[in-house]
Amino acid sequence: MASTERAGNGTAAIHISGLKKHYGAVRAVDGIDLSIAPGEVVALLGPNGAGKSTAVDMILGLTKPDEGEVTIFGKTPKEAVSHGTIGAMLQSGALLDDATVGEMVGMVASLHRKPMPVKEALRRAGIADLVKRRSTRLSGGQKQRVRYAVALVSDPDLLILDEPTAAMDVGTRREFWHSMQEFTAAGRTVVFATHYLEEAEEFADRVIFMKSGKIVADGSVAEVQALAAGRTLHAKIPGATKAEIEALPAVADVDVRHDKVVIVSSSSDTTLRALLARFPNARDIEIAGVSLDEAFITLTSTINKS
Ligand SMILES: Nc1ncnc2c1ncn2[C@@H]1O[C@H](COP(=O)(O)OP(=O)(O)OP(=O)(O)O)[C@@H](O)[C@H]1O
Repeated sequence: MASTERAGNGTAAIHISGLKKHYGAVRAVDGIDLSIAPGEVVALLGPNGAGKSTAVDMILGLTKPDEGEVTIFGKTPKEAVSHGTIGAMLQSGALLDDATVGEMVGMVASLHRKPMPVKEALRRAGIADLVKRRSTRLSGGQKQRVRYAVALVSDPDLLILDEPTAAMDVGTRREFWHSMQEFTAAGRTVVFATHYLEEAEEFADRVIFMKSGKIVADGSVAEVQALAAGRTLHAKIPGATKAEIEALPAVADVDVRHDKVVIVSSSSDTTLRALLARFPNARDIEIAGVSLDEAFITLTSTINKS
């Protein structure tokens, strides 16, 4: 059944307004506004320390915001967790040493009113054959899949995954995403933090880039690529100084190494025209179409400057 039917039409799966969490001088999350519709598959991207895990912890009600509010299908995070509306797979999720995989997933299922059958959760997580294995004897990737089964077993409308494939090998990673597609095909909502941009490119409807506690880009993969496209100009300009390049219009950031210049521009056409007028000796000019990888670098370096 689609999540819109399961959790009510018209209500955002996640609604966040004015969210802040500071640790002393560190602005881990520094004013986030966001709405995620039921059925969206959203990748949360950003460099180390961008604030992704802190945001995820507040969405799950594990960390109390300094300011702002999070609602999950109109409920508080704590209500959503206790109703089984939200399932989470965290990097730090502890497993019980003495319990078998089947016992652990069964225990979590027993806490919920309408769980998915344990067998079904194990099958979806690709660990049906590990049902009797104790957690001390699981590999890192297998532990991740147990955490995934635990997240699934409440049959949630919304799954939150913090770097879900971090310990998985290539084959396991593929199986994991296959299972995730089975989950999202039913119209459920998924938010996953990742450092693998190709996963975002392949599986997300929408990508959200965080940097220094703020959202710096939010849109479809194509929109984010378009946003960054043409913003990076590479050229060889003998004798040009950084200050001269910075004075050109629409320039957000400049890197000069010998005669090689890399310019981050908010309007590459404008910058290029001015650059050619000012430096007729510029050569090897390139404005490449960007991959999500390059968009990531461009977007985060743009913010470095501001
Ligand atoms: N409990 C805490 N106490 C103090 N500082 C914290 C705490 N939790 C997070 N931080 C700081 O807040 C910032 C954001 O951290 P966070 O873990 O949310 O980033 P992240 O985007 O998830 O990073 P990564 O990709 O490395 O997992 C970092 O500078 C981090 O050191």
